[in-house]
Amino acid sequence: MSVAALVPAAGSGTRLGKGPKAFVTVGGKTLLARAVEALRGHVDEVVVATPDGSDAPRGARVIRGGGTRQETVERLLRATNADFVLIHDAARPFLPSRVVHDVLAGARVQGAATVALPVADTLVRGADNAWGELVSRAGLWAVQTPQAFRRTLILEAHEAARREDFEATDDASLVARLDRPVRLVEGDARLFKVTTPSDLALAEALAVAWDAETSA
Ligand SMILES: Nc1ccn([C@@H]2O[C@H](COP(=O)(O)OP(=O)(O)OP(=O)(O)O)[C@@H](O)[C@H]2O)c(=O)n1
Ligand SMILES: C[C@](O)(CO)[C@H](O)COP(=O)(O)O
Repeated sequence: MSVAALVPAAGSGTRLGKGPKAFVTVGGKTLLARAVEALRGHVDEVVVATPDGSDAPRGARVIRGGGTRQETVERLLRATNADFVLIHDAARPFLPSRVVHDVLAGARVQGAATVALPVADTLVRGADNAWGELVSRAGLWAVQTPQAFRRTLILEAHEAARREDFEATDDASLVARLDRPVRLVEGDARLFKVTTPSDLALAEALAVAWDAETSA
């Protein structure tokens, strides 16, 4: 069974404010290069989508991304014929090998799987910096990437969403809305998404330990 890693890296990084986020560096490497490095040894091919379809990291094919993450992912899905795909945000640079293995295993069994972490914080729905209502965290998970799928299934889900003008912030929810099962696989706190300047500071700190551990 062939596997392709698909890396959406075409975002503009508005919330970070440093230009195209995939090319921001942490510990001397771009977020994109780190994500591709973590994937390369586990899959048959790596396809990356960047804003203008250039700047392919070593060992990856590159295409032009779309105006939304969902459009970018659908373009990536059409750029491979692999049996299974693993979709991973370039904005999540610290990807443990155990996670890649487990999410692919989940997809092989169930057809669709995503990493997620049980919510550990108290949750509140608020507005204008005012406490609104407490939201029970029981049974709630924070969804991360990678997400893995049988390619035909996730392509069917994206095509249905496009036909129905439905937009999601991830890919597994597009499968779930078709009433198809999605396996939740234990994620990792180090898989946080670099979104705001404080995330970048955290990533710079983690990169020191991460690079020491992975190069040992
Ligand atoms: N049109 C888009 C938008 C996002 N992404 C990718 O999807 C991932 C998650 O998106 P996000 O963290 O929101 O990145 P940005 O869209 O760049 O951030 P922002 O929303 O702050 O602009 C990132 O790896 C980003 O590069 C993409 O490939 N194509
Ligand atoms: C796909 C994702 O990383 C799962 O948590 C998240 O939904 C991406 O959201 P973003 O707003 O596009 O960063």
